[in-house]
Amino acid sequence: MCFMAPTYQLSSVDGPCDQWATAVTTPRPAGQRGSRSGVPPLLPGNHQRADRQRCARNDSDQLTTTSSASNLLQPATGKMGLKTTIIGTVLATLAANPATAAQPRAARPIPAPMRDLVWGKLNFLHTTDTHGWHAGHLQESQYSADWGDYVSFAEHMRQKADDLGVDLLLVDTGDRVEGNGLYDASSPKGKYYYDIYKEQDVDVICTGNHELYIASTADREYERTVENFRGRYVASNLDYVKGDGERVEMAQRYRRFRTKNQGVEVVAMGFLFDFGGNANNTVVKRVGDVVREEWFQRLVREQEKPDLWLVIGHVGVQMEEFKTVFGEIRRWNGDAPILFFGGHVHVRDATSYDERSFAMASGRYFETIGWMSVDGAIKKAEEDPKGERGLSFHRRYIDNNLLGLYHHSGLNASTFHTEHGKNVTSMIAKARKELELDYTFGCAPQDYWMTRSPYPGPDSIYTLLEEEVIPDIAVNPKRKDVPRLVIANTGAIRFDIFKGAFTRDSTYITSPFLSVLNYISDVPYHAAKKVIKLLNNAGKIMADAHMDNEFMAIPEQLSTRESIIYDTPANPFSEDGIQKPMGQHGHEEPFLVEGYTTRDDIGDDGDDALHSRINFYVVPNCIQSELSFPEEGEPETVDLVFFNFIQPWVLMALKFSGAVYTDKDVSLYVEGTFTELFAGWIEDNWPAKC
Ligand SMILES: O=c1ccn([C@@H]2O[C@H](COP(=O)(O)O)[C@@H](O)[C@H]2O)c(=O)[nH]1
Repeated sequence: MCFMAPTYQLSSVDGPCDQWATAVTTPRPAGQRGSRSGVPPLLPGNHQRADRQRCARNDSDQLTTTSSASNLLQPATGKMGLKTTIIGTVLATLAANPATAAQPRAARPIPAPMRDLVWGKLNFLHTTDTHGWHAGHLQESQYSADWGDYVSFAEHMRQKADDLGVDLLLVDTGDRVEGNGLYDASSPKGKYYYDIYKEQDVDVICTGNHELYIASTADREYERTVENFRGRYVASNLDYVKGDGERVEMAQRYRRFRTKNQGVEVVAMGFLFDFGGNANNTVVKRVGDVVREEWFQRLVREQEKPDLWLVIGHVGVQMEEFKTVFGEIRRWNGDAPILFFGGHVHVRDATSYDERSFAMASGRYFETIGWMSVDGAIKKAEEDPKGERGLSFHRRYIDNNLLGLYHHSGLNASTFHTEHGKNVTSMIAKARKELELDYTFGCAPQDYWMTRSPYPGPDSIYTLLEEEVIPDIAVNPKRKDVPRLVIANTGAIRFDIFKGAFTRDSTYITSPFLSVLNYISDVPYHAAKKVIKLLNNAGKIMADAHMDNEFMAIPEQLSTRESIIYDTPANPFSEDGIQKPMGQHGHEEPFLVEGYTTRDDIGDDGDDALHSRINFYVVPNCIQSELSFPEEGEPETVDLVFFNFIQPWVLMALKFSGAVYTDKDVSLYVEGTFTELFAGWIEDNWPAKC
């Protein structure tokens, strides 16, 4: 085994970090307080700061690690062997210097036993569904590196590829926006994001559905990101409608290029799944139709074949859209390697459609940087050492934290951070400061989870909403005594709430959308009460009416349909005799941070860092609060209140219940977006004392 047992002291992990949190309280000017019925100050104002419990601060010395394995982390001096297949389990550890980049208030990474990257002739780094988290996860140590750190990492990995004479390509598969204050808190949205994002040298990039929900977002995608990555942005099934009505390709349909070091000829395409919720300034073509279009057929049948097909897409790797594209390319391209990079489903996943294809998806929220490598007979007519056309593929899900990035680049805190990377980190810090993303609305008294604890239950964010938040915010003063059913889709909530400071950033992290509460008045109760059941349990009936209920829930449930509950969320090191690399008996077992323990079609060795397991409890598509109901008996009629995002489903469910309504019957129930109302609720109910 290629590791040595470290001894380490993890004083930051369990103890509350309140003890070193600095609370700087600045009085807020009059008029900036939110109220239950009013709209709180989501735009920057004065702020309070406090660190979250359990977060480790960079400038403290709470986590010290001494390691006899530190020799493994010396800067890389030699070249990496191309044929390395051993997955070395080593322990990434803190170098002598504390982390020098990442965001100033980001949690410090905690050492974890690591699996190495396997390099091949062609290597890829992949991001997807970053949703504005380019500052990294300030409260979660294992995902706390930022976009600037990724810039440094990519620069080193490209250098390594050059040294080895192999190639490295960067890909991004969309949903870069919506979901974090860095994107959502500015006016206009993305004021800082576009310039930060473009600092990464991405080779192939495409669009996600979140770039298209709102017309102005799609405009900015076309004007900024497509422009910033012109020649590298591919939009195989997407058109853009300009202000004057002219319909054009969002970007080129495909990209044909040769790799820098080996001259591998690549044809790259970029797809979006069959999405129907886009604003009317874009046109998403169904993938099944596009593969029959003349340009696609000409490309896949062309005499002059590329060496390799690279299909990126905002598409889950198990979704039909990718299988359709694969089938059509393979039909005309006998044994060409076909690689897929997907997203949308927010999970780590990998599969292969045949022995010369490979597909991976790299999670969500910039928690993961995906790594894929291909080795063997990539070029046309090339043969492997056995005289065959063999290919091998590897995938790795890199936890996005500095220790991992140091480890995989073979560098350390002193040698890792490039000037360019540090500048990007500074750009992010400046933007966060200008947006006052650390302004504290209140202090969460406990953690509230989306899927880590059961719904209903005391730790469920959905129970919090159903029982406490919605009853307070879903109030129309003129109709407050009218019985009402309030329905929220669970997909409207995007992230957990952690105990401690709930900041301006947290408001967008939890709920980035511009969702408002709409209603239909005086709906017969016998029909209204059936709606929640149809939304949650009648997937088939609704799907037959072309309303896919799954799209109201969180995207993770597109692939994880059953709860995954471990007897005891376990530390794999204490489980079996095989995985005890630290336990040269007599040594301490390592502390494992909770995190991804991925099992995909390839196996269960994809994650780079070993974690202890986390439960996943499936949640319903929608939750419902019953408010102002009579003490006894049932009301004749109710106001049916719902998030505007689910209006089409609600109208369809009402129709199935025998009550036909149209968009014309729907009005706004309460002023303000849900995000604003929720932030106001927090100000009123969770005093900012942390
Ligand atoms: O206004 C909105 C937009 C989206 N949602 C929810 O998000 C998912 C889609 O998320 P992805 O990140 O694209 O996978 C959608 O299915 C809804 O559940 C929303 O609630 N409101």
